Amino acid sequence: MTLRLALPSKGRLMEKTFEWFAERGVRLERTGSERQYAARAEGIEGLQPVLMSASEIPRELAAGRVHLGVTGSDLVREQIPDWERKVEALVPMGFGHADLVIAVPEFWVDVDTLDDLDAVAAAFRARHGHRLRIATKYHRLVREFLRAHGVADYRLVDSQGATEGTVRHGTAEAIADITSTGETLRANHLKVLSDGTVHRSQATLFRSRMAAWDEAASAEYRALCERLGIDP
Ligand SMILES: Nc1ncnc2c1ncn2[C@@H]1O[C@H](COP(=O)(O)OP(=O)(O)OP(=O)(O)O)[C@@H](O)[C@H]1O
Ligand SMILES: O=P(O)(O)OC[C@H]1O[C@H](OP(=O)(O)OP(=O)(O)O)[C@H](O)[C@@H]1O
Repeated sequence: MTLRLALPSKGRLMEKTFEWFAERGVRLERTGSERQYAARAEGIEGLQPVLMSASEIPRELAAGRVHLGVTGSDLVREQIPDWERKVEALVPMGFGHADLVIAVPEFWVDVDTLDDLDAVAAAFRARHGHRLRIATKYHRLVREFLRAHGVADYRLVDSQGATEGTVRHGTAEAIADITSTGETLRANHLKVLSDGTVHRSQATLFRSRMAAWDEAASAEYRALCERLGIDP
């Protein structure tokens, strides 16, 4: 087994990933108990699936400890500085869709765009003596996005979950988080800025540029690409 393929270890992301490979003739199968996170692949010689948390897969790809990995494109961009030097996005897989967005309270009726947010942020600082707080776990992506759009007068506060609740709880004025159905935003009376989409994420098959691409791994990779219909 030389070609290591990291796969999400649970939930819909795992199920959809297994389906995606099965539709292309690569049958992935869990082995052992559900909690052993072991798997094997049928149909491709030398392919070793490795089950792990989707949020740990970018790190493994960047370190070259796996050759290939399936995870959200948001997580790779957030976690790997200058990600395209370390990994290559081979194919968007068509599931796991989620948008990373900037959202503000619905009752901010005059705030619909990033320019409006910038104006509010400046006024907020003048009035309160501290900067407007945006809660998120996507620090890198949000900082880059706001810098590119000229919004500067804010402070990020870290939120690793239940981010939409921070506004209600008074620990932030705005948030940046992923949304899929929009239900969580609505339930918390938040609205997305019209130009506030930072990234449209989906599950993607990535190739590590850092892994050991010896002859055996390269040959197995080419065989896998042929099976999956990907240009290697
Ligand atoms: N509605 C959603 N809620 C959360 N994540 C979603 C949603 N839709 C798509 N995703 C994507 O799923 C990925 C995160 O998956 P998941 O939460 O299973 O990973 P994880 O944080 O590693 O899980 P855990 O650490 O609990 O094992 C991200 O790329 C995210 O964009
Ligand atoms: O637009 P929606 O369909 O409502 O989905 C978006 C929500 O789903 C995710 O949370 P998750 O349940 O993964 O928990 P988290 O708060 O720990 O991130 C995300 O952080 C949003 O809160």
